[in-house]
Amino acid sequence: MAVGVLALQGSFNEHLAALRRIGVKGVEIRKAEQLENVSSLIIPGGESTTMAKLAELHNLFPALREFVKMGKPVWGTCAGLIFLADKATGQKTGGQELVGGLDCTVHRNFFGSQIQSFEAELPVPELAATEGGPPSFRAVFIRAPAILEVGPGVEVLASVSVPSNKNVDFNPALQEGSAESDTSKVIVAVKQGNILATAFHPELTIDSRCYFMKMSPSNNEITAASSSSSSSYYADQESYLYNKQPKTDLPIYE
Ligand SMILES: NC(=O)CC[C@H](N)C(=O)O
Repeated sequence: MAVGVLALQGSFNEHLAALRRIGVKGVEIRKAEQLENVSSLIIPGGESTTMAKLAELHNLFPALREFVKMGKPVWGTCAGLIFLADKATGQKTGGQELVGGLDCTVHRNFFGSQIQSFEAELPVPELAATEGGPPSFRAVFIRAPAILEVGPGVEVLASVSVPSNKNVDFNPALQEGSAESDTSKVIVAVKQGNILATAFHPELTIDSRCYFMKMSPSNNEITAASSSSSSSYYADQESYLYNKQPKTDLPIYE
């Protein structure tokens, strides 16, 4: 089955193009019933408040939550990470609806405004171990969120170093580290069962390894709970957004 890409706002076209590059069929998702035709889902980056308003307008939240609970692989990038988080801070007045399912707290605009967007060479050991290629990943952060806290079932895949005196007002974790060094680590990629979430935008670089990341529903509390129910989709097996190895003759970087 095809990979669904939530196509309400943001970088859904870029994800569809990235899927085409690796020979995977992507399908735009704008209505709840379209989720029935896909086996996995990407929630793209963009502007999470706007995206949430559109999702509300199209009554998509119940179907998105059900999709996550069924244990089907879901990958949130940037605003998509915010959507999947159980808790978000730095929201606009009145907050915004979240899909949830990922046991973490995110800060919506952790790294600052649009002009503080940046790129970083990010070590992601699991990518190199499972997919080969370089040990680091060229990560594009655009008015990016960061993960402030994770629950016990969440696996941290990547962190980025930031100056200790940056953002101390809203990230207590950074204050703790500042006495020992000038930089602290902030979490920017995690995995919890069937959920993968990255604060950066892998659809904007040619390195396609994130699209093949293995997810393990058996580690997920939600999936463990649902594995005894009839709605369980991937009960005890490994799952992938798309289970196909990248072609080795393709260059990893442009
Ligand atoms: N590139 C992005 O997806 C940015 C997300 C943005 N910080 C938000 O609140 O939605």
